[in-house]
Amino acid sequence: MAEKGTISIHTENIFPIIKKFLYSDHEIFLRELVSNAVDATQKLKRLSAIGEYKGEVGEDLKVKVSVDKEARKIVISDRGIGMTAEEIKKYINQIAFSGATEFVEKYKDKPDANQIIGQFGLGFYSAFMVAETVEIDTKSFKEGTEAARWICDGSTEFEITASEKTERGTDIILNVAADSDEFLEPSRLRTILTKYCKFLPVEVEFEGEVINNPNPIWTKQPSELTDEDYTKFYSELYPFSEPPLFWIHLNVDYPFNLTGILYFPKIKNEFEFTKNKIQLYSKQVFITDEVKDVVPEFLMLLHGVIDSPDIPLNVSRSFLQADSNVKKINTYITKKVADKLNEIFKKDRAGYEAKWNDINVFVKYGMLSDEKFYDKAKDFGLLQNIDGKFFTMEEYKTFVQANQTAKDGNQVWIYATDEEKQHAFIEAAQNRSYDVLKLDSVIDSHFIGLLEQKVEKTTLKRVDSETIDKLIEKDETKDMVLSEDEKTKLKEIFEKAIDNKNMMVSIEPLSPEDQPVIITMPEFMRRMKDMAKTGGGGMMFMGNMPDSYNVSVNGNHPIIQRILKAREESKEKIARQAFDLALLSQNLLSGAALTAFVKRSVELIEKE
Ligand SMILES: Nc1ncnc2c1ncn2[C@@H]1O[C@H](COP(=O)(O)OP(=O)(O)OP(=O)(O)O)[C@@H](O)[C@H]1O
Repeated sequence: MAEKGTISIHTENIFPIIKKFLYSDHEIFLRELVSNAVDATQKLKRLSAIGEYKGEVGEDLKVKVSVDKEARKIVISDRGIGMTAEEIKKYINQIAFSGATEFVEKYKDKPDANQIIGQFGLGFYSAFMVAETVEIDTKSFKEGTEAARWICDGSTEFEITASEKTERGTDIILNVAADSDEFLEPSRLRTILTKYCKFLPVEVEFEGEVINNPNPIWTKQPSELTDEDYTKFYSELYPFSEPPLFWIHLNVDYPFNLTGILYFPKIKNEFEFTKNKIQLYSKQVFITDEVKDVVPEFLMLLHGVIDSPDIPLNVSRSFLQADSNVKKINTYITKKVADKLNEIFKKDRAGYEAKWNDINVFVKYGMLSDEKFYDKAKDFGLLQNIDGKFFTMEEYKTFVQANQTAKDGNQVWIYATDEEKQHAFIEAAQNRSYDVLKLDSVIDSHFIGLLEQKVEKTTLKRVDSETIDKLIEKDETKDMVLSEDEKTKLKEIFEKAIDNKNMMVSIEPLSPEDQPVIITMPEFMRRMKDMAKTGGGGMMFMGNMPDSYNVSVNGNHPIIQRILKAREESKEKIARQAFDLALLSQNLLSGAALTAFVKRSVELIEKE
């Protein structure tokens, strides 16, 4: 007895609309159909466990996917609860199709429809994205019910007939449409299956092979797992990657449901940073690896999986950000990550320090971008000096208190960004027993600003931003052997020799052991220029300003007396030579100036 009918929906033409909307994401049909099959299988297992289903469950509960290229068919079969004809009418004709209608009604006028689509599980209806006609051949687990066959071409017309099917379960048969040939390729189907179904909770078989791991470790209790289980799972997620540094097993059921494992990666190169991403699952079905709004931005540097049925997947981005569950998840994950780092730091400081190189970007990024994370991380965020010693911020304050407090009572923390280039300055600082921090990564330029903001009465200065006496101004007066007249004269000589308006000459009472000329770029100026380079802080105009330097001439250096006493025509020459040497020591001498310097040097040697 065949029955024909009309599906009760208002929009006659939802099919073309959905097909158009879902264009880029056609492949999700397989995820939807396989997860329906898995759901039906799990329901059967549950009914059997609680005694509502008394029949044989059978050994083989696998979901099977097969493709017949010649016949242009894809079949998804399960041994789950199946459906009666009445249930097909209820669940497929009414529910599945009305869901699709609602979707179209809601989103057809929205400009960001394409974005929404990717996150929207269209369920059974998505089969029509790739199939001309879809058949359901199904037999319910309920005793005494008849098998039924439903066929539909995606329009609102359908047909139900009796079926010959004798075994419990459902076959979904897709007659693949002419424009969807790609899905008849087994390799394409396999790729889709491994992407979305890799951790589905029921075995899924394709070409005689089970393609999934139905019991991924995030569904287990941490107490059941060894370190090896975690590292093995990591390489299952990201084959050929370096083993992770450590991990956090997430497990909450109130006020939202979430499980997962977050790994701190050991990154070999930038490429891996962006290639391996956190994967988002909902009940073991892969949803996306675009987790942007679900985890705080700084945590996107981590790897792993998050599984939560409570993350709304069928809503737009802006809604997701405002969603209270998502906010709670964000807060929870941030807290867990901070607690874990703190725990490792407390338990095994040496081990933590050894990993600092790999995790410092992550921790600093977190401190910069998340106030709550900062509050926790201030106790385990580390500073490293150029001797390789580590300090917490609090420890460092104590460490430099005696020697690096300026006369205004503020501490000066001195840092180097390039040990090679700033070598002469570092040496000068160390001669004063000043400590020099190593802050040389890209994120450090931002981190320095944060430290100044957060650590009270402290400024940070790059080791080459002032002459050593001015770096930390103390209450000491330095004597100068020169008279006022001599100073004026000397300044003139140097200004003429240098002949550059962006070099600010001053005569300073440095120690006779210091260099005769020292070139520095003031901290403020350099930071502004750095900021302009990275395009931040509205400082673009600074980028166009010429570099301007302070030239400190050491009035107490023996060579100064030589300049003052030299014949008129030699004065400028010696001054220029001393200035060039200072440029040279900072790698600032090049081109014509370098050629002139070499020539002059040769002449000077010849004279000796
Ligand atoms: N293989 C199957 N075996 C038994 N029932 C099924 C099967 N596939 C679908 N159904 C029934 O049809 C209903 C509609 O399926 P559909 O995929 O459209 O929506 P859903 O699974 O409820 O939700 P979602 O939109 O998250 O996929 C299901 O709830 C289920 O009752």
